[in-house]
Amino acid sequence: MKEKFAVSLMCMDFLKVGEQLNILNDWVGMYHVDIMDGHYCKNITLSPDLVKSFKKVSKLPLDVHLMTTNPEDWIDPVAEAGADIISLHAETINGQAFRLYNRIEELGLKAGLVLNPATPLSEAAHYLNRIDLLTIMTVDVGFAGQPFIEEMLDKIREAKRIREEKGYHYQIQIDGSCKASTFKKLTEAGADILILGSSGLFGLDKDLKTACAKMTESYKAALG
Ligand SMILES: O=C(CO)[C@@H](O)[C@H](O)[C@H](O)COP(=O)(O)O
Ligand SMILES: [Co+2]
Repeated sequence: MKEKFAVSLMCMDFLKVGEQLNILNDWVGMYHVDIMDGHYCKNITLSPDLVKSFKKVSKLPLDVHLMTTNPEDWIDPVAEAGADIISLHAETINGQAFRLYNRIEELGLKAGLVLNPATPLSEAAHYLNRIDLLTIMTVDVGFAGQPFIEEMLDKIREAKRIREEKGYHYQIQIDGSCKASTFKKLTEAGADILILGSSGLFGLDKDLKTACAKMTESYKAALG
């Protein structure tokens, strides 16, 4: 069950980072680290230095979601800081996709790809075979707490169909508004990993252990 969930660390309480990671280590399978540059999207969140700090307490893989105009500048710094998976936005890598995935492979890390809601899967058709993790955004990038974009369910189904048809190995992860009301449709459409943020986890209770228990119960109840 744990491996079905990742947690978006930009949504945590930054006055209690270590304490919260020690709790989350027991409840989820991966950490999702949003790095924004204030240019590719209109916010600034986590950083390579914070990846280094998370790494000291984390018992789980760290997936770094790079929302930066120049992802090529951040691959080596986040790798050095301790990233296990580097997830690049398709919209930022045209013209250098193969070079960047080669670099991630050279660094011995897993390769991730992220698609904005408005970006079709066909944009990445020529390198879907190379990736370990495909993240489908179900909100526009930049902020937590936005409404779920229903149209993305078809994209998830298509990602699953292509994986089966072509024999690809990526896991399908969902970023944005994963919560009790969307768990079932996302899972039925083909999602393997759900990223929990404010709506699916931290907002459920002010005590994080209780929030984790509530989230797990709501997932079980949703899936029947
Ligand atoms: O990349 C992003 C936003 O650009 C996400 O990882 C958010 O941190 C996540 O969407 C928050 O979760 P919700 O508040 O949507 O549930
Ligand atoms: Co993200």
